Amino acid sequence: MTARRRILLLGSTGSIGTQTLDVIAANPDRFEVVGLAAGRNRALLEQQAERFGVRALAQGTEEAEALVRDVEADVVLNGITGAAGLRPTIAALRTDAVLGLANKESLIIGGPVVKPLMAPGRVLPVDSEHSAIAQCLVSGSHDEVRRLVLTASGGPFRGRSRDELRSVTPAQALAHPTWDMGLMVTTNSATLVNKGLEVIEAHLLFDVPFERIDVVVHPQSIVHSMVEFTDGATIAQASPPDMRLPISLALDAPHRIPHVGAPLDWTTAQSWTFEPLDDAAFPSVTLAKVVGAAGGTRPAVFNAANEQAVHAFHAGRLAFLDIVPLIEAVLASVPEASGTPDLEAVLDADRQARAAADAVIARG
Ligand SMILES: NC(=O)C1=CN([C@@H]2O[C@H](COP(=O)(O)OP(=O)(O)OC[C@H]3O[C@@H](n4cnc5c(N)ncnc54)[C@H](OP(=O)(O)O)[C@@H]3O)[C@@H](O)[C@H]2O)C=CC1
Ligand SMILES: CC(=O)[C@@H](O)[C@H](O)COP(=O)(O)O
Ligand SMILES: [Mn+2]
Repeated sequence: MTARRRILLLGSTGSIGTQTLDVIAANPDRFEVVGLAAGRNRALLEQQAERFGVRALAQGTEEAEALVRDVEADVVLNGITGAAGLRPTIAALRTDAVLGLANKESLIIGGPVVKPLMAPGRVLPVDSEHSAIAQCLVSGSHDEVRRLVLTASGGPFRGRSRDELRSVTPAQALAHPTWDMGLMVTTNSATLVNKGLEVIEAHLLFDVPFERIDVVVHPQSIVHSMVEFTDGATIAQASPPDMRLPISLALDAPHRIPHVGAPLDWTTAQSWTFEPLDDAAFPSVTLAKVVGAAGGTRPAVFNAANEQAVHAFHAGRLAFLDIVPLIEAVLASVPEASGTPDLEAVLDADRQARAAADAVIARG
């Protein structure tokens, strides 16, 4: 019998965290939990610790970072939301563990610092699109890739014009058509900022230039992304929308865990549709490509401004349509640091961007 994989789970109380524990609970012969970290939800964290027999617990960024340093694991799965995941991601990359990366923000904002720490095969994407691309890439070599095509559900406001987006509410923004996720990523799906972040994530994970990364709207969220190869073949990964599949691949690569997700049902008629992104109504993907190509601390500024904007939107202090203009205003007001940024420069840009965003929001 092979040893069980030791899993250290960050963000255990969230959407990714609880689904990761579902996969682990269903496969006790494959996995053991050696550490858990969360944010504010101490009660659920303790309940999870009791259920999985875990003694090593952490709350907040600093404790999560120390947990990663101190507890030996085979896989660190980072399911923290937002920029708070950056230090734990860096700590994980400095260990011998594989990093299962749901916390896309840490790679996106920390690019210049995180990328050099990423040994080949040591970062396994959990984000559904990037997991799909990684699965499709098994088919050919890097030189044979012509383009990556990320699918987007289009969010709850797909098909609406800018005018029709003027009065949308936080409750409407949280009604995602296909996925049940945490507040930040769900809101980012509604603005399409999530897809913009994912384009940068794809560029950093797969070393494909931005002009060869496309986004197509696919409302059913069954095709999770595609790779077009130089011979004209397009390989797509398809499965019902269920994060337990990409989570399981990050936990147990290169193995596929039987029955982790339901297969597609071919006994009833179904349609998979694809349509171009409406750039006029949802300009965030184009903006993210410019930000990603600029590099440096620009992605950190973009992300921090967005996080502040999303919180303000949910607090009733910012309109939905003002989220992306706010990000643009903050990008214009926070200067770029000179040279290749180190961790301090990234964190400083994050702080400056939050302050600038808060000032714009306060002015109303
Ligand atoms: N949910 C999904 O299906 C998908 C999520 N992702 C990505 O995965 C990540 C997590 O998303 P999701 O699970 O939806 O988010 P949730 O909001 O549901 O969960 C976030 C988790 O992070 C914890 N957390 C927040 N701040 C800290 C901190 N400073 N230190 C330690 N833990 C912290 C929260 O703890 P607490 O609740 O205790 O405060 C919670 O456990 C995001 O980057 C998201 O973009 C990507 C694809 C799909
Ligand atoms: C499940 C997942 O990976 C999310 O990041 C998802 O991509 C959100 O859906 P859309 O951003 O496509 O609406
Ligand atoms: Mn995604």
